[in-house]
Amino acid sequence: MGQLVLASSSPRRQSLLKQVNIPFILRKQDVDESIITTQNPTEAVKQLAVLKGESVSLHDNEVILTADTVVSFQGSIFGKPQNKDDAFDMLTKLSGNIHEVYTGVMIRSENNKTVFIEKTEVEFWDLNEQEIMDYISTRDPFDKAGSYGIQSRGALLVKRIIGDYFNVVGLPIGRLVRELKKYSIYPK
Ligand SMILES: Cc1cn([C@H]2C[C@H](O)[C@@H](COP(=O)(O)OP(=O)(O)OP(=O)(O)O)O2)c(=O)[nH]c1=O
Repeated sequence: MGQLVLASSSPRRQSLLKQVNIPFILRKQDVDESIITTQNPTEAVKQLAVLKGESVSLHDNEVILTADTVVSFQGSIFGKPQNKDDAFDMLTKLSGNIHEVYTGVMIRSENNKTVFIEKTEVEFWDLNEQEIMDYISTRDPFDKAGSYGIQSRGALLVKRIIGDYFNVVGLPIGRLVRELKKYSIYPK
């Protein structure tokens, strides 16, 4: 059985693997995400997952896992907000509308490579200025694509979703575990 290496600093990705009892170790990865210029969300998350995956060293018997999540709304990609104004702008645009969350995943071993994406549609309630300001003041938006966390206080913004909830949180865990079986990695 291979050793799974999660090359991610996202606490959500770590806790999703723990939730389903997949053993893993962590390795640091720090790519400059701004070098991706495509506005196509499928391409962007694939390229970023691959960039992250190829930036870490791979030792014997290891399987590297990396991922990238973005929000896509009317042809624009929303990553993490730079500041309060940026978060306010994103949340105002998402208010009352449907957007898509894309996560790209890369799995890599010495002899094999898998890249896939998963898409989830999310509809937001109509939000007034005060609600958006109150949410920003919790600081929940700042380390998250699209400026919200569906798994935390951002749950209050969400009216409906179509697709995998866990994909929005940062890893489409059901599909991922199916893919990991091809690398002889299984839940304990
Ligand atoms: C939309 C949404 C995103 N997110 C998070 C998931 C990702 O951690 C983050 C998007 O940033 P990413 O660049 O995908 O990931 P990261 O920088 O946190 O971690 P790393 O690159 O080291 O793997 O947004 C939520 O936690 N909840 C949500 O509802």
